[in-house]
Amino acid sequence: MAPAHHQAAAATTVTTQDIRRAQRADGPATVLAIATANPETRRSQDEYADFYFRVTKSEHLPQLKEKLERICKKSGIENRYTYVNDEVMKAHPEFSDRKLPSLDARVEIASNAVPELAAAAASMAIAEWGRPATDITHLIFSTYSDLKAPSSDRRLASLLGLRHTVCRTILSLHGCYGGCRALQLAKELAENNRGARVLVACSEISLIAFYGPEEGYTDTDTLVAHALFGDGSGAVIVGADPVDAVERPLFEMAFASQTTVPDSEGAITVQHKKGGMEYHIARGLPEMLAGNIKRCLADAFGAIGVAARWKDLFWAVHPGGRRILDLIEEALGLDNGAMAASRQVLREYGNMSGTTVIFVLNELRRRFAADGAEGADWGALMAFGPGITAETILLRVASGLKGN
Ligand SMILES: CC(C)(COP(=O)(O)OP(=O)(O)OC[C@H]1O[C@@H](n2cnc3c(N)ncnc32)[C@H](O)[C@@H]1OP(=O)(O)O)[C@@H](O)C(=O)NCCC(=O)NCCSC(=O)CC(=O)O
Repeated sequence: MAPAHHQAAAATTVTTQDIRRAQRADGPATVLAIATANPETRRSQDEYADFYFRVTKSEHLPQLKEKLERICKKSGIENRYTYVNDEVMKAHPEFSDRKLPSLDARVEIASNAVPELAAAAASMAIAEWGRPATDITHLIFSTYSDLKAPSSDRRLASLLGLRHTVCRTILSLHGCYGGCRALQLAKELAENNRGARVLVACSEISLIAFYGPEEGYTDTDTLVAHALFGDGSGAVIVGADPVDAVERPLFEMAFASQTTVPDSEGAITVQHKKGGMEYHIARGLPEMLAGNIKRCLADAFGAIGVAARWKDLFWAVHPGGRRILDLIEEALGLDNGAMAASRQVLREYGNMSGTTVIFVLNELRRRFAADGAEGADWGALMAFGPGITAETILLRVASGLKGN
C-alpha cells in the first residue's frame, strides 16, 4: 500500500498556484492601529546641557558644554523623554566614561526596559485595533538597544499574551530606518498571508549609547548625538482586507522600496564597544540626504510608473535633525509646513531612531482625523539610516480616516 502522503497527492487536483493564490490577500496592506509610548522622565532641551555635564561629571569642560548648548538651541527640539536619569547614573557611574567596560550592565538594563516600553505602546495599539491579542499572527520587532537572545520580541510576545504560534522576527541595528523596514516587511507578510495581522513594534532607549563628552575624541559626534536622541516606542498593526465594522483602516500601504545611496557607507556608523554603542554621524549628512532625495523618490515612484508632484503629497519623513528636514523640504520645493508632522514630533520627542516614523504617522493620523482627511490623499513615508539606506512607503489615506 502507498504511503499516506502519496495517496493525498494523487487524490488532490489542487496546484501550488492555487495554494499560493488562496494564501494571498485580496487588498493591499493597511495600517489598522498606531500607538506610542515614552519613559516617564521628560527633559527640557533648555536644561539638557546642565543635566548632561552634571551627571557625567564633566563640568570641567565648559567649552564643550557651551557647544552642546548651541547645538541644543538650533536642534528644533523642545523636549525629550529619556530612560537615563540621576538615579541610573548614580547606580552606574561607569556609564559616564566610554573607556570603562559597561556594556554588560547596559545590555542587562535594556533587555528589560526595551520590551517593557514596547509593551506599553503595543497594548494601546491592540486596544485601538479592537481584536484580541491572540489574533496577531506575526510580530516584527526593531531595536538597536537590545543585544540579547532570546530577544525583546520573545519577551514582548509573553507580556502581551500573543499566541505561541506567532511568527516573530527581530530587526537589529537598522538605526533610524528600522521602523520603516519593519513596516515594509509587515506589508509583505500581510499581503502574502491571507488573514495575517502583523504587529510592528519598535523600541529604543538611548542608554546603550549614553556617555560623557571627551575632549579631542570624536566629541562633536558625541555632542550631536546627545543633543538629538530620545527614547520611545511605537506599535503599528498591519493587515489586509479589514474586517467590516471591527477594523478601521487608517492608511493603505501601496508600495514600498529601499535605496542605498552610493559612496555613503561611512556616513552613519554605529558600533557596540565595551563602553557602550558609539556613533559616527558625518557632518555633511543633511546635504548628502537632500542631494539624494529626488533620486530615492525616483527609485520608489519610477518602479510603479507613477509621476508624482511632490507638492501634492503628504509627508511623513524621519526627523533625523532639524537641518535634514529644512534641506529636504528645500530640495523638493515643498511648501513651508509640508513637514509639520515631522517637525512636531522632533520638537516634542527628539530623534527616537527607528521608532520616530511611527510617532510621525500617528501625528499625521491625528491631523487627518481632526480635519476629516482634507488635503492630500497620497503621501510618502521616508526614513534614513546607516548605509546610507533610504526607505520609502507610498501611503494612501484610507476610509477609516475619512469623515471623522
Ligand atoms: C546639529 C544641528 C541641529 C545644528 O544646527 P545648525 O546646523 O543650524 O547650526 P550650526 O551650523 O550653527 O551648528 C551648531 C554647532 O554644531 C556643530 N555641528 C553641526 N553639525 C554637526 C555635525 N554633524 N557634527 C559635528 N558638529 C556639528 C557646528 O559646527 C556648530 O558648532 P560651533 O557652534 O562650535 O560652530 C543641525 O546641523 C542638524 O539638524 N544636523 C543634522 C543632524 C543629523 O545628522 N542627524 C541625523 C542623526 S542619524 C539618524 O537620524 C539616522 C540613524 O541614526 O540611523
